[in-house]
Amino acid sequence: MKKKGIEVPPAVYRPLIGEDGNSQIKDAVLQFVLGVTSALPESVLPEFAFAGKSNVGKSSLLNALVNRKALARTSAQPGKTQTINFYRVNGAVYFVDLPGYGYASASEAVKASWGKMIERYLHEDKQLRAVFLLLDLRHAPSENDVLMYNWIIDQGLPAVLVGTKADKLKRSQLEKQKKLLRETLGAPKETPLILFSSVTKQGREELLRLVAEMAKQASVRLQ
Ligand SMILES: Nc1nc2c(ncn2[C@@H]2O[C@H](COP(=O)(O)OP(=O)(O)OP(=O)(O)O)[C@@H](O)[C@H]2O)c(=O)[nH]1
Ligand SMILES: [Mg+2]
Repeated sequence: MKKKGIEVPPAVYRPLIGEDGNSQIKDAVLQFVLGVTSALPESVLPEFAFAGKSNVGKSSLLNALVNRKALARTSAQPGKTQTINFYRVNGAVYFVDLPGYGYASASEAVKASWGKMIERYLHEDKQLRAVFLLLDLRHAPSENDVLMYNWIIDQGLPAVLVGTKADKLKRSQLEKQKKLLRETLGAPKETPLILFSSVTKQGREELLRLVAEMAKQASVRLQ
C-alpha cells in the first residue's frame, strides 16, 4: 500500500507540561484527516489515540488538553467525529481523535467501514504509543468497551483508561465506578485509570504528564 508522502518538520521538542503543572501547550493544529480509504500518514512523531464509544467525550477531552474550545468538533449528538483526525501538538506529538463506536443510528455498512478504519489504524500505525480508552463514568462499560480494551492489549499497545464526565458524579460514586470499570474490563492495577472532566479540567495535568512521559520512550510495538 502506497503511503502518503508527507513532510514532517524536524520535531522541536517542547514539553507539554511544566514543573509547576501548568500546560506548556503553545500550538495545536489539525494536520491529517483520514477517511475509510486513506493511507496512513508517514509521521515521525509519537502518536496518542483517544478511543471510546460515541458521545463519551473524546473530542471534548482533546480540546481540554490543548486548551482550545473548538479545535475538535464536538456535539451533543453521537457520531460527530467520522474521520481519524491527527492534531499536532507543540510540534512534538500527535493527539489522534477517533470516531466513536456503538453509534446506534449509523447504518450497518457505515458502522462496519468505521470499525475497519479504526482497526486498521490501531493495527498498522507504527508511531502509536498508547491508546487512551474513554469510558463514561456514569455507566458500566459496554460489551464494545470490553472488546476494544482487549483489542488494544492484543495489539501489544499500552492502554490508559480514562473515566469521563467526572463532574457529573459525587465523590463516593466515583470510587465505586472506578472499581466497576476495572473489574468489568479485567484491567490490572498497573493500567492507569484517570478520572477526567472537560468541564472542570480534572485529570488534565495527570493525563498530560503521562503523555509526556510516554512520548520520551521508544516505540513499544514489535512489528
Ligand atoms: N458534563 C460533561 N459533559 C461532557 C464532558 N465531556 C463531553 N461532554 C459532553 O458530551 C457530549 C459529547 O462530547 P464529544 O466530545 O463530542 O464526544 P465524542 O466522544 O467525541 O463523540 P463522537 O465524536 O460522536 O464519537 C457533548 O455534549 C459534550 O459537551 C464532561 O467532561 N462533562
Ligand atoms: Mg468526537
